[in-house]
Amino acid sequence: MSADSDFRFSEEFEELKHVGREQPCSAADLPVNRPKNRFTNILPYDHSRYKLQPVDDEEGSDYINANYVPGHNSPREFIVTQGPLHCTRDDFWRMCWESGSRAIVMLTRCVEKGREKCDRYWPYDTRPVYYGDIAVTALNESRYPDWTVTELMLCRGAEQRVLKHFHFTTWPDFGVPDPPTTLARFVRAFRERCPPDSRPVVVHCSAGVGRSGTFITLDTALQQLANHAEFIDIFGMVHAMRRERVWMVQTEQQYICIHQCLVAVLEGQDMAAPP
Ligand SMILES: CCc1ccc(NS(=O)(=O)O)cc1
Repeated sequence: MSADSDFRFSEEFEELKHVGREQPCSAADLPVNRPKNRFTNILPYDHSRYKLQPVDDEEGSDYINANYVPGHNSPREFIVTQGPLHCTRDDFWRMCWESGSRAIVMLTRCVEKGREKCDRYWPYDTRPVYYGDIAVTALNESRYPDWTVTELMLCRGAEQRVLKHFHFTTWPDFGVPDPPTTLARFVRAFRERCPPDSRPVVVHCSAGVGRSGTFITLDTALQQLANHAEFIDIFGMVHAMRRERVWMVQTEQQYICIHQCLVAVLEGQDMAAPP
């Protein structure tokens, strides 16, 4: 695939260019919802969008820029969304609560190269913070060189839930982790703490397409590998994801990175001590 300056990778990635693009995004385009979109060109398809429980007859109250996306374990394993805006972070927490999500995977920093990529939507310390009617409290935090895991307690009325926050902190926007095996190690660390079950996982970066799609594809592929699949169809996975959300795995380098991670895992490089 990588021969002749990645010719086959380029050819295969190009075939994905138009997948899903004919599908409508009418809810996202409503005037009341336009301010809820971080990017005007990254809008959720109507057919797979996550719908919040409507609030009274408030127009647009069911809207958030998020889509269900398939994984290895179910057709709606992930809810993929943009990095919350300040004006949508209450909606974000409502989505996490109403969907019964048990984890959030965050693949961007809040600020990168001086630009805001995501609101700081969770508490800075252990004091509870209200987002709408949901109180979020950080119970404990584990920091590693390339990611941080935080246990969060969510309270809504008399009900309490614990949700894990996995924050990958060294993935440059539009780029790939360096070395790629860092991503494979993060996926392994995530799955060790979050084995598959019926509840969805919320995944976001800044736009919720490039880094999020790359993470999900690798997670899916590594589970197939662990189940001794004879053939791993990365093209097919990205094709299926792009039917649900636009530009999932945004760049050719991210597409190649997925393959590099798989080769590294097959060669046992992801288990070696980090450099
Ligand atoms: C131009 C909109 C846009 C911004 C950022 C990204 N990268 S990301 O999806 O990995 O956050 C993808 C698209």
